[in-house]
Amino acid sequence: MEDTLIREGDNLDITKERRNATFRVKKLAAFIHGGEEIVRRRKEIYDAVEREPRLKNSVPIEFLAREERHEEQARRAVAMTDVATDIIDGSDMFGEGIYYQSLIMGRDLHSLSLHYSMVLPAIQNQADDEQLDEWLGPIISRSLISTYAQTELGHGTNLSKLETTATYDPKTQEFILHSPTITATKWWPGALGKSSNYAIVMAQLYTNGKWHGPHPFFVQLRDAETHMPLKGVTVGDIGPKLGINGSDNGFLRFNNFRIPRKTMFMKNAKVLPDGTYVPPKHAKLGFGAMVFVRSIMIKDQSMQLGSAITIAVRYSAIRRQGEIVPNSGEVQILDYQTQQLRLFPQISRTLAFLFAAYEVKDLYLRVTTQLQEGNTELLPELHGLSSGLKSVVSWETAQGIEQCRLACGGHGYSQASAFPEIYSYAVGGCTYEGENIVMLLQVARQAFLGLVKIVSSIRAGTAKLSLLTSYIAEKQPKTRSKFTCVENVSAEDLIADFEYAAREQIFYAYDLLKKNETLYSTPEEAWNKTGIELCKASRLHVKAFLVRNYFNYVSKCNDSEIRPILDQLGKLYALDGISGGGVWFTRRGYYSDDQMATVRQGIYSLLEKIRPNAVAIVDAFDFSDRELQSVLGRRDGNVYENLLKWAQQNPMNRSEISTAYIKHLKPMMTEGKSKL
Ligand SMILES: CCCCCCCCCC/C=C\C/C=C/C(=O)SCCNC(=O)CCNC(=O)[C@H](O)C(C)(C)COP(=O)(O)OP(=O)(O)OC[C@H]1O[C@@H](n2cnc3c(N)ncnc32)[C@H](O)[C@@H]1OP(=O)(O)O
Ligand SMILES: Cc1cc2nc3c(=O)[nH]c(=O)nc-3n(C[C@H](O)[C@H](O)[C@H](O)COP(=O)(O)OP(=O)(O)OC[C@H]3O[C@@H](n4cnc5c(N)ncnc54)[C@H](O)[C@@H]3O)c2cc1C
Repeated sequence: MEDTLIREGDNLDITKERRNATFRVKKLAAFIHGGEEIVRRRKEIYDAVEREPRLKNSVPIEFLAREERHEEQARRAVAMTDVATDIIDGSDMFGEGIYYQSLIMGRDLHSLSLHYSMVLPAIQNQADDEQLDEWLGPIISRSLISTYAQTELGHGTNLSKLETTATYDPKTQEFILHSPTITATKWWPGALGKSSNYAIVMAQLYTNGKWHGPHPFFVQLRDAETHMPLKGVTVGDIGPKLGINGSDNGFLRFNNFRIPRKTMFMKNAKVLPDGTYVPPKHAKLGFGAMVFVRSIMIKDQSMQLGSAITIAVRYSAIRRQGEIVPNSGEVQILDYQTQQLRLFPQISRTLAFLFAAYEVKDLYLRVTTQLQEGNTELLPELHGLSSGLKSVVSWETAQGIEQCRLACGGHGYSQASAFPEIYSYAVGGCTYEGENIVMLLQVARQAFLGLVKIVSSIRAGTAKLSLLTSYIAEKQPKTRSKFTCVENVSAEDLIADFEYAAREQIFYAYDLLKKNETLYSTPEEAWNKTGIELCKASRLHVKAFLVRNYFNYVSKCNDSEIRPILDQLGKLYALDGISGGGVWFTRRGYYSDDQMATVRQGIYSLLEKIRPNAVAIVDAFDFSDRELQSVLGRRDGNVYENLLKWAQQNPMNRSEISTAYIKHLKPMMTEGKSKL
């Protein structure tokens, strides 16, 4: 990162914002990204990408039609991976990998997305030694392209009802893959339609007449030379989507397609040559690739919200509209209190999500090490943390991006703002890797909390709780929240407030479930009738984690220049949550009406404090113009002249007269004239 982001020729308003900041951007950037060394590496990676001619993004992706976009993204993906080893440390998918990819691919998936984000980790963690030897080389050398084919037309969430079958034939030592119905057709896998010639296929395993549930297989789909689908395989693209249109998400059907025995991943579960089934140590080890993406996507989501808020804050600093004091000149829209309330909480959220991403990364790495030693103890905790964060973070990210777009008025609606690309890419995260509501129910069912299970043991005083869940066992305070005013409130008090709300809801949902179990004939019906309250409990639990984790992370900062900024943003995050959470915090009079009014006053005072530093804070996210791809969010703030330039490079403006005019409008007008 450079010493200063101010340059000659920049918009004067944005320059003034940068000059008036009370801290050095470099310092905050270092804290946010985990140290000066990481910021320096980001710059090194950025420079290397900029220097590499094959990584030049000359075509503005938003003007391309679907097939052109798919082709351009394939070109970029190949170039990106051609030179990757010269630029990044490939072992760091959580950090350098995400950053490097975002510089080149923008907000899109591509022909190699699933190859790297799901197949590679699945092979590393689920293949036995022999399979690892055979598959890892071609994956890394890219002599094959692969994807993860699990979801079907009829079933995505409920994996136990997938219809694709893999039936073992001991005579030939092969599995027969088959799609018995239309709804068994694999549907959605990224890069399946046209790019991949291999896929991890999830299929119901049958051996010696017995069913053993869904298992992963590594299956060749297309000929290595001609790229034609193999006999027994039908495959194609599912068509345009809300976003990620560089990716050829596909469909796939099998017609009694035979594959060798050793195509089944055999590190965990095994099928011996005679068809004997050897179960895995933990039934869900085969779901590891999903857990990996749920873990890495938290950082990706926070970076999407971070880009949106960077664009919106910078634009709000250069956009002048309306007067606050009559006849004193139009103000920067960032001066409106309402604009600040729309935007500044998104800055806090970005940080809270990013700091949570660091935590889930640590847990993921610990679990991976444990699993290599055959220990599955922490797996449920990781499943819970990654599922819960995935749901809350992707939902609030999507809402936050939309707020940023709306806050930019008409220009926010243009593709020039980048909001449509950011939103349509990020919101996919609410659905893929487990629909958000379903994942919240997982948190409630088991997860790292095991919320429902542990309530009874907590009440009996026998619960064995992890660090993440121990607060649930604490007694609810009989008194009110300690909140008196924003100046005096401590991190501990704010954490206590969120834990109060979560605990209250967890016990409430538990009691309702127990009551429903007496009213309905099966536990499953009772569970369904408690679903809404269970999801609320999970959400509050995750929010309590986010607040606690934010303040824990920030407590490592002793720098008097940036600590006040981090504290203000943390308080805003918490108070905005309390104010928006209403009923969860006022139950049993925990927060009084007066306290709630003081919370709101506290928010207003924080908005005022953050206002002079807002541009510098988003500068510290360290996004380059290359990453933002937004005319509104340009570092230099020269928005208007560049909006005009952007519109002029629109292919529709290449000729003065459009084919639409020639083919349709002109004949209509000519006919109209003849009727006069
Ligand atoms: C380098 C660049 C990075 C860029 C950033 C990221 C970009 C991402 C790129 C890729 C983008 C998109 C790709 C998308 C891919 C996909 O979407 S793949 C398909 C994903 N599909 C799903 O997620 C399906 C969701 N469904 C499920 O996970 C399960 O079916 C569900 C958990 C809902 C239920 O499973 P059941 O088998 O029915 O289990 P259940 O009976 O409910 O529970 C049994 C038991 O097992 C526990 N459990 C469940 N899952 C796991 C797990 N994964 N790990 C550990 N434990 C698990 C569950 O909690 C229960 O425990 P209990 O003790 O019995 O209560
Ligand atoms: C952009 C994108 C990329 C994807 N990439 C891949 C890929 O690479 N590979 C792959 O295999 N798949 C992929 N998918 C598929 C994705 O994983 C599934 O769409 C997702 O898991 C949700 O499943 P579904 O579509 O069956 O939704 P459904 O399960 O049908 O959900 C529909 C509604 O029903 C509700 N619902 C379902 N079950 C329950 C329940 N038990 N309790 C309460 N409510 C419930 C949901 O909450 C939701 O509101 C992708 C999807 C998208 C959008």
